[in-house]
Amino acid sequence: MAPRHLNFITGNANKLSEARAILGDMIELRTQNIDLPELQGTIEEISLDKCRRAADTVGGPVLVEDTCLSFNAMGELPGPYIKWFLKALGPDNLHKMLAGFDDKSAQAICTFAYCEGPGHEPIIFQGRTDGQIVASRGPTVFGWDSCFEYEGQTYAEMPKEEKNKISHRGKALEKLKTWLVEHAD
Ligand SMILES: O=P(O)(O)OP(=O)(O)OP(=O)(O)OC[C@H]1O[C@@H](n2cnc3c(O)ncnc32)[C@H](O)[C@@H]1O
Ligand SMILES: [Mg+2]
Repeated sequence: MAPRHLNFITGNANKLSEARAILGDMIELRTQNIDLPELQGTIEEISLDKCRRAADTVGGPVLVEDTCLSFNAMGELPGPYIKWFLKALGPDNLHKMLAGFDDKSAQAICTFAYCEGPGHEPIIFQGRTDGQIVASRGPTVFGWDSCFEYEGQTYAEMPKEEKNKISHRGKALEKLKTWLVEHAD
């Protein structure tokens, strides 16, 4: 049975506000800011482990999300480690990582995981959007938004509603919405 509200465990206020905008009235998103340790591994392993830890910490149902930015020229790195590269380089320098490569293509990948509670196996909802890594354009409000170009515009240059329609997060949450509808009582 689908839950009536979701407890989204995240320390990232921008993720939360996008997720609330995308889900709209469909379901209430509550939140707790718990800094969860993140495993090194495949994208799915990281989200599953993060979700199990969150459920154990909270002692109840949780939603978590992990975002990757994978550079195709670099065998999909930095991927789940983008947070630390962005922190070290800043949005103005991120594109320089690909200076020695012709291929500037990248994938933004968003993986939500929902777990009913401790001991339950989490379910995954993933969305991917293809784009290009470019020199920063637009406001540097959210992570690497100003470095990721989709069809001529960086995420940072797009109105929020436009980003949410085509974004990795929008696509992942469309799958979560379908699941909620299918499991409604
Ligand atoms: O507490 P959690 O949910 O883990 O939040 P976080 O900020 O640590 O997020 P991640 O571990 O998923 O790391 C992803 C990094 O990518 C950034 N990010 C996530 N979604 C993004 C988006 O849609 N646009 C731009 N940057 C994004 C985010 O700010 C982090 O630096
Ligand atoms: Mg994190």
